[in-house]
Amino acid sequence: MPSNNEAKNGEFSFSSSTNATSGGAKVRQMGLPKIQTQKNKEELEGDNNEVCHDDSATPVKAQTIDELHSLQKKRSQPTTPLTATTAGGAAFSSAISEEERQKQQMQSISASLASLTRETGPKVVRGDPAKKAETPRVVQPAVHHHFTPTITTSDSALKFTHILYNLSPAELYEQAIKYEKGSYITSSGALATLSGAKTGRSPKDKRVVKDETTSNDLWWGKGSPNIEMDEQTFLVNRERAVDYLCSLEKVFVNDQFLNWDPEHRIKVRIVSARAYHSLFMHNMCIRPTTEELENFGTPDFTIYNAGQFPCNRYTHYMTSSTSIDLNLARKEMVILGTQYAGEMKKGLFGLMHYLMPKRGILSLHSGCNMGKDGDVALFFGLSGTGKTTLSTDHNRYLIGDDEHCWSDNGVSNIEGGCYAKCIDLAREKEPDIWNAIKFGTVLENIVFEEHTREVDYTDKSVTENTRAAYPIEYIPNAKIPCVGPHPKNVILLSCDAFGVLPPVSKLNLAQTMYHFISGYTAVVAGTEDGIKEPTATFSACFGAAFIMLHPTKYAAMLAEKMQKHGATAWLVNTGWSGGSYGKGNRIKLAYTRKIIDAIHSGALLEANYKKTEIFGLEIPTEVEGVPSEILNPGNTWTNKDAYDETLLKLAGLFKRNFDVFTNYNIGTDNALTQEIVSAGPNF
Ligand SMILES: Nc1ncnc2c1ncn2[C@@H]1O[C@H](COP(=O)(O)OP(=O)(O)O)[C@@H](O)[C@H]1O
Ligand SMILES: C=C(OP(=O)(O)O)C(=O)O
Ligand SMILES: [Ca+2]
Ligand SMILES: [Mn+2]
Repeated sequence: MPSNNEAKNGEFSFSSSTNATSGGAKVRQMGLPKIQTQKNKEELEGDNNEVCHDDSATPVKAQTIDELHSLQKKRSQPTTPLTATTAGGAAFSSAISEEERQKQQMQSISASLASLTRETGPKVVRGDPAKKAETPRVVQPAVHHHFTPTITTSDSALKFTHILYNLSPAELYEQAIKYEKGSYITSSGALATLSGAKTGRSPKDKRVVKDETTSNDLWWGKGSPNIEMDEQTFLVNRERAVDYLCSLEKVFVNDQFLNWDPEHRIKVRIVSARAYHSLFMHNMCIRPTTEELENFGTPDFTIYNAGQFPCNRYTHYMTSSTSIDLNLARKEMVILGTQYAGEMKKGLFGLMHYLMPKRGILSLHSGCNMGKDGDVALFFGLSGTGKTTLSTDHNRYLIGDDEHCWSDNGVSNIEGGCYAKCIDLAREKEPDIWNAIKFGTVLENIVFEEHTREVDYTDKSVTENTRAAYPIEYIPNAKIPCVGPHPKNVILLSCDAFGVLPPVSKLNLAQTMYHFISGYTAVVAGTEDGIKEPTATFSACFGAAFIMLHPTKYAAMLAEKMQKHGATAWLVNTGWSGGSYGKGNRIKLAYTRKIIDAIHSGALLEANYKKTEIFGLEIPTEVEGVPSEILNPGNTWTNKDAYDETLLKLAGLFKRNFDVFTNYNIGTDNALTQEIVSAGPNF
């Protein structure tokens, strides 16, 4: 059907449009229709499908291109009034101007970046150095030492360091894409990044400053994750990191919080060189509101992430070019020689494992969710055992996937985001995680199709440890604020690649402590050819890499809290069934979810139980939605002798591992210690 215009003037013709760039007069000569710039009233009302006009909108309010571009961005407004009528907040006794507040903020950052051997912090200036149009307002560095220098003694003091302070995800995307090789936008909108040579944590490169306080407080020696360094060496590495960061044109600074429990909130500052690191921490820590940021004041703890720069192996205590150094007295952490972002997240977790128990609060390497009726479950487990996957449950509120506190008030998440494994991620199996991988999410070390930017989650070319870091509110049923009442169920996850632990068993308190202290999991080391044998890992408190005190301290607190609040514990094997790795298969995620459902609903408390040999575990005879024959692992092996042999082998590994703990008392009660030791395998 012809348009009204065509019907009315009948002048439309393809052949006459040959000289499209000609002026109006010539066009008219050639018989083209007059361009109508104004429609009459009837046309406006009766007509919805005419040929398009390019001048239907009012013209832009700009005389030049620059002016037009200047209209694009609106300046962010501070939330607190600039005038003297209201106090700015707790940090300041009287009201200050916005300008003064920003100056104080930059001075605080300059002080954070101060060299300890030279007189002052660097000259800092807020904003992107690429934006030359904006005249920088340089903040004079804060003076730390008792003398005021009259001459500049180093070249580094002559240059500016631009501070990119708490940028938004969109700004960080732009920074990453412009300046960081390996940054791409994937088809779902997530930011693909590469973490460099290190694609996982480096626990052997962790160092903790041993001083008068920490030598008594912390767990040192065999089995401990805390490898000592002295104060002087820490300062050497700190200087190396600070000098590296200040040598750059710009650094990213994030001021954020840890712990959703307002009484025990910790203020952290993260100084880093990469937009990737800044966005990762933006997602993983708790994001302050504009008002909270204005009143942030001095951080309780600072991370210096100079991960692109190595440590110096001639430095005392250094055994590689990577060093992750914690100084509890200075409230600082230094990262050299690794860009793996998980190092920052788990470094802060270590800090919380020190600070919280001092306040009588138990820090937990666990996921946590809550049912509609307010029943809370904890999911303990080592990496890859299912904390993130199983705490992300469409029928429950997510409190957090990895790090929590259990205080007298209940549970609280330490973080503001989740860090999910992506290998073999499938939309059907894990829809909530799949959908969280969108704009704002950091996708580490994944592989994507060059043209479509579709991620291939099965591809392990870079690493098997591919990851997504997203803010917790990307999960639709996240519980915000991320706090909940005392846990009803405590689930210990173990991925048993030997295939001999039952899919689920109910634990008494002594068994709970035994398995909590053991912290067993067994996975297959890699995917390289030839590796068929699973290796057992025992990691005290299901997170030995992060604990700061002796494991029995945490275990005693867990026992006390579980008893006081009547929580029930369960051991859930998310690993193999029907044989070890290579022979059997991994237990279907759908079955594990059914088991977890039965724990949450209380149905499993009502089930009939049988006791297993050797480990003495209580296993249910039936779980709704799970084939009964798999509940007793012995049934699933075709070769019974092989099963018995493997079971004994694992029991032996448990026994050997527990030996080091038998000399410690758990709590004040030796009776409990004895009970715990005998709650292990008997053979
Ligand atoms: N039966 C199962 N239970 C839990 N996870 C499973 C199961 N089978 C396979 N998986 C996979 O194992 C991985 C568990 O990883 P994740 O939940 O990130 O562990 P964590 O958070 O404890 O490090 C996920 O990739 C998940 O899809
Ligand atoms: C971030 C980590 O934790 P998890 O694997 O437990 O999610 C890690 O171990 O590097
Ligand atoms: Ca028309
Ligand atoms: Mn996890």
